[in-house]
Amino acid sequence: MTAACHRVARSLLADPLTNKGTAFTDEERTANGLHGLLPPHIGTLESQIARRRLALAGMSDDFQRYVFLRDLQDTNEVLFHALVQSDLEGLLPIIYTPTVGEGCQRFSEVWRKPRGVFLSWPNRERMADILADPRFDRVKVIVVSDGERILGLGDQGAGGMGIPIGKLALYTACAGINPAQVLPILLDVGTDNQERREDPLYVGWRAPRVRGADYDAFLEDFVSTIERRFPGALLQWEDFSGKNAFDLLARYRHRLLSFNDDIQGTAATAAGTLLAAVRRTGIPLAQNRFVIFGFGAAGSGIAELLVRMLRAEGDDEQTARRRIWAIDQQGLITDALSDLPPQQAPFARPAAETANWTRSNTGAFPALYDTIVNVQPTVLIGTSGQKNAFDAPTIHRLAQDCAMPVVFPLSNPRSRAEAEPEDLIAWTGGRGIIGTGSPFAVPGVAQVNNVYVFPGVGLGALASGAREVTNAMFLAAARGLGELAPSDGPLLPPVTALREVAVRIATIVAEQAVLDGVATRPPAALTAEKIAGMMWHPSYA
Ligand SMILES: O=C([O-])CC(=O)C(=O)O
Ligand SMILES: [Mg+2]
Repeated sequence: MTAACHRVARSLLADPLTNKGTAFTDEERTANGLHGLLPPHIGTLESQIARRRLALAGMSDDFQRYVFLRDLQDTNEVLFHALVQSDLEGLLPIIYTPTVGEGCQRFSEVWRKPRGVFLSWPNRERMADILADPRFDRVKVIVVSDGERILGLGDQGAGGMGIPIGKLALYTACAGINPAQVLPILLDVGTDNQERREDPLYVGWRAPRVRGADYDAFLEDFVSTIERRFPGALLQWEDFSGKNAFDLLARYRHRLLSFNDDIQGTAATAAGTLLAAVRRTGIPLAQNRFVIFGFGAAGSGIAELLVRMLRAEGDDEQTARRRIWAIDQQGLITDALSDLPPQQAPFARPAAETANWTRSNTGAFPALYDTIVNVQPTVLIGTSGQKNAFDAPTIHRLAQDCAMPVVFPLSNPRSRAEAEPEDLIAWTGGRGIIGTGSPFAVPGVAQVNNVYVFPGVGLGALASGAREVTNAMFLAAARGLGELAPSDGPLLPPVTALREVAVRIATIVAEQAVLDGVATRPPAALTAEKIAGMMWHPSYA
């Protein structure tokens, strides 16, 4: 064997996209000089899965399993995805919410191998060079974060990379996007998390966050580089802080095929699940009163999509908005508040409305409990990141005035959930219709997480060759999801059905792209069969 042959052998094993480990066949070992680098037994994908499952079963906690699975992903991607596929329900909570949250918090502690790219402020002149790597020639889906609002865990700096990696693992697991075509990106513009910055192990750039005009210029450079390097690729903005999330979406949604998962993906998931919930309660959508607690990216995204749905049911704009009570840090959002951000202002209630309210708190603006007492909502959604904000008195009061209250504590991970589902069931006397953002193994409770929407939206946008992702495409996704709801039990199909969910959503989204005039492929190419046929499956064939 020549030195070059030895190098090829090494690189085949070192590249997680080509490595098959013990499953390299005898012929492949001979042709590529792999004999001896591997033990002599020739394994199969099935035997490899069995070995890894045994190792997972022997571990005592999910964080260990997370680290193990991340290492497997960086070693052999076919095996990683075959293993995930073999137990989506068991492994999703490890590679994704909630364990991925700890994966971001402890990212530096467990950092081992590079995956994706870090575009940092000190390297800003090198952005195009970094992305020019021919390894990225096939990239079709990018998930990017700047790590500032990781789930409900706040600023994690470079550790936020765990989220793009996790979301893209789900693009493959649920939407069948080839792992060779995905690229996680972390924009490292510093971190305002002092604990991270002072951690001697921290792998990110140790500086306060770059903000203002410098941040905007950096993002503009990033977007222009992406436009040139990956024309037609889909970009998902993920876990940016509220204001940046809205600004970036507005600035770039018509320039790049892109969407914001926390605003639009979460909205479509929550709104779709609400459609299923109101079928159960028998109260038509436009006769509900919605309280949304926590009015950042997710909360206001849900509210906007709800308004679209209510308008489709005949409400005028004003009437639709008045069915929603938005609560943020200061309390109920009313027009007595000055300088409301643009996503909140349209939901400000007239301050006069609360003048005669029964109040137990003395703050300037009614808090959640008083809003429940006076509004008597039928739907309560939590997107606040505030653990236990839905406490017993609040939920008892909600259930006192409503036969079947719909309660969605959506904040992630579990350590940030507004309530535990068991408690909600008890406090509503079993009458509540419950959905959570993180998975809980509680019978009857749906996981209302954007994983039900973003893989399908992405697949549909790519399949149709869409030029942009329109609001109508998300509305269609929400309706499609609502129609997939089982007639009893949890409000959403089980996690084990996520691949079928993604195909269905993708088909609906692609149809809507055609209707909106943004598709570049003909409708005949966009049937469910054709879209399912595009999906990658983990196998060594
Ligand atoms: O990642 C998740 O589980 C849902 C999500 O986008 C978030 O909470 O930011
Ligand atoms: Mg997110």
